[in-house]
Amino acid sequence: MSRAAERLRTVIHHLDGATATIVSFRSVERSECSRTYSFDTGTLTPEQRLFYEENGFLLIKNLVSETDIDRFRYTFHFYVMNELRKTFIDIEPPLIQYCLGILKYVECFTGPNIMAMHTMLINKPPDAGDKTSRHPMHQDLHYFPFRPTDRIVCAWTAMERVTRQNGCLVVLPGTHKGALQEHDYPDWEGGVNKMYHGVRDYDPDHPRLHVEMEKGDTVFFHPLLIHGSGMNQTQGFRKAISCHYASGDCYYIDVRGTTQENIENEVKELAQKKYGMNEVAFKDTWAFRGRLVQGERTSL
Ligand SMILES: O=C(O)CCC(=O)C(=O)O
Ligand SMILES: [Fe+2]
Repeated sequence: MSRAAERLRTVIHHLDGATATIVSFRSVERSECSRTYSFDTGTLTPEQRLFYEENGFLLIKNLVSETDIDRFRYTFHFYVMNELRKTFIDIEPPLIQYCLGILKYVECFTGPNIMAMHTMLINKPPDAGDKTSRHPMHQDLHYFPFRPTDRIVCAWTAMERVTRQNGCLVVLPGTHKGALQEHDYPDWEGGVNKMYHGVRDYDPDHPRLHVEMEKGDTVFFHPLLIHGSGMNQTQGFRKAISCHYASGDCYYIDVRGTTQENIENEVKELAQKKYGMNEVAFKDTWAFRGRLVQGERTSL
């Protein structure tokens, strides 16, 4: 074990024994209390925690089995078919088994009360040449009217090999330590998908990492981490499953008058157009979707 990791282990041990809130490792060295991004639950090694604290993401190789991924793919296919035919509507989202399977890791970021707020199967299409398969660089927190930020985490699992060629995730390590930035539609020539807002200004010289992954590998990342994904230059659909989790102890905030107001308006408009729901509050669109997956739903 490296010296840094050894020191970190001692620090974590000391802190977990002494206080309920863990103190940031860097701050510990400066002996002041501030932010931490993870908990010691015995699942992550000190090195893994240190990596997340410093970089805002953590890759766990081979976390979801091949059999499970194939099952999710199959279930999802049937769910879509049934939805289309309207013969059968399942009350549970078909990907709930995915959300439930990785909680041991999620808990390291959210704490013991866990809500699955948003689950997606992301089916990135082959690019037709207009580069619209790109996902602009963004912070997921832009979409969330709940806090605290550090008790929210995204899990993103590759359902097949994901490379630069088919549009893997691109992250700017360490940007989780910054603030939520203003987001809007990028002015790309070929256009951009609905709701795909991007960060207006980020440092173009910030180091970028292309996160290439094998089937079943899972990356956990902080909602302030600036990330996006490249063009899919292959003929197949690039598939990934993701879930955004938040602590059940998180609370809703009013985003009026903040940079998140533009997404709030867009979501409300969509709810009105698609479901005829008038005056639905932004937070209700989340409260309705969120599902308790562990512990207690105390406030979210
Ligand atoms: O899968 C991707 O290409 C990026 C997904 C993403 O960042 C998101 O849905 O927030
Ligand atoms: Fe994202």
